[in-house]
Amino acid sequence: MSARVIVGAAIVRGGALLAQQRAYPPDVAGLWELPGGRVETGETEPEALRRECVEELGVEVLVGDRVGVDVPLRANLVLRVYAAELADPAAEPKPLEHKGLRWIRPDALDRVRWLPADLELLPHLRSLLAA
Ligand SMILES: Nc1nc2c([nH]c(=O)n2[C@H]2C[C@H](O)[C@@H](COP(=O)(O)OP(=O)(O)OP(=O)(O)O)O2)c(=O)[nH]1
Repeated sequence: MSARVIVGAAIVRGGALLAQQRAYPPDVAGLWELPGGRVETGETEPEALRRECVEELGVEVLVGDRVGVDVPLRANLVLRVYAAELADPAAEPKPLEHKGLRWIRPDALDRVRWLPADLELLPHLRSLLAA
């Protein structure tokens, strides 16, 4: 059976990456992740990312290429990240389901308290910001 996918959006604007801070559950509250979530039945991965970004951030995104490799989360579940940008660069994402948001510049990527799976993607996220 192929693994189920959590999609994450690496949204870049002006050389910075958008991250959001989890509010729950308690063991990961306060840690940072990329916008995204589960791919629902019948959705493509880009469709799932566009839906999640509207739900979580209140903005439309344009989904681009894959970033890095699949990161195993637990049995039959992987994190798969895609590059993205705001459809309207002037739009202001809002933390509708999270504690907070921040735009992270490359020199601060290492100082963020990321979820463990996201730490494995940092070299790829750094390359994306440098592109
Ligand atoms: N969206 C997102 N999820 C991530 C990242 N890194 C990471 O380990 N995850 C994990 C956290 C969760 O276990 C899972 C996301 O699934 P989800 O969005 O359906 O779950 P959730 O706990 O946020 O919400 P829910 O099940 O209550 O709807 O993937 C990331 O960068 N972005």
